[in-house]
Amino acid sequence: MTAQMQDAAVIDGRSVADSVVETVKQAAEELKQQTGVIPGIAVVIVGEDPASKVYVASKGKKAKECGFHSVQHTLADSTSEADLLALVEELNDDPQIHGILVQLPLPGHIDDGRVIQAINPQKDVDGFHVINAGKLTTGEVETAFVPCTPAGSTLLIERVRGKDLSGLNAVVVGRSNIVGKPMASLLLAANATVTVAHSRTPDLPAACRNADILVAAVGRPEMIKGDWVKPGATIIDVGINRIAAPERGEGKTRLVGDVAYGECAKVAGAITPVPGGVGPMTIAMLMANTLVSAYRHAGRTPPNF
Ligand SMILES: Nc1nc(=O)c2c([nH]1)NC[C@@H]1CN(c3ccc(C(=O)N[C@@H](CCC(=O)O)C(=O)O)cc3)C=[N+]21
Repeated sequence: MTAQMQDAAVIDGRSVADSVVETVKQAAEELKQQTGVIPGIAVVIVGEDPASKVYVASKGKKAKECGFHSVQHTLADSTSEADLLALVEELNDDPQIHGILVQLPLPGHIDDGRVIQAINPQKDVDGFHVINAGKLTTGEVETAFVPCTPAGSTLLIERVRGKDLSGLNAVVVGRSNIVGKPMASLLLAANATVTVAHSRTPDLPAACRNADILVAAVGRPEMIKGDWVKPGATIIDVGINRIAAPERGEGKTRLVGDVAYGECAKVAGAITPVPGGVGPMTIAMLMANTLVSAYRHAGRTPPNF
């Protein structure tokens, strides 16, 4: 008789996110009691992309839950870059606002980079400003903001593997400034041996098979297959792709990750689901970064996450 392989443990991002939000909520209350400072976040959305509107609404809801001051600026698709930059300046100068998030992507006539670099790095809770990106790669994280998705993914990896990843191979598939590159920096800081693979990597399946920790952030539905996975690996699926689901009825859709979940779960040791994995952690870490910003502003030491 052959031993039946056990399916991977499911990493419950919603529950870890809830515990982060609980810490944020309590720390926000404490800060308010001690200093009168209420953490404030501004979310800016340009245009009418329906998926973006859903994310922005859930950020606003979570901020309220944390007891934050939360404002949303919804600008028309036709807004000029100059007008958006003027709004960013206004938010940079607003003492009630500790975190600014400009939802990406922006309409084609606006340069994302210019807008991001206009945000005061001390309010850049997305961690996308070059100052924050530079501090992360040089290990100066005490005064930086780490991008929310990689920061949240790191907390999930810690739950499974602990904080010290010495001796483990980590493979990050995807090299974006928002996820792949900062994720690689965080894994390196945790002593993993890190490979960043991408669309030009010659034998991507072989590269993935080396991974004790596999982070998929490519934005291609179910691209990572079961036979790319090292037995026992920890899989973090950053992808959130909406695909057609005719089996649910005409015109229906469902969310899938960058990982072919069913087949990979048969091989992996632990895996994040989509939805309910990295997505909720991203929002929780946005709250954590905003809290940290408010603590720094008040000259207090923020809690650790
Ligand atoms: N400046 C900027 N910062 C961002 O952080 C940012 C952005 N722009 N643009 C868009 C992406 C996307 N994003 C998500 C966050 C949470 C979920 C999330 O919570 N997803 C749920 C499911 C949501 C659903 O059902 O659609 C889950 O995975 O369980 C998804 C996507 C943040 N983004």
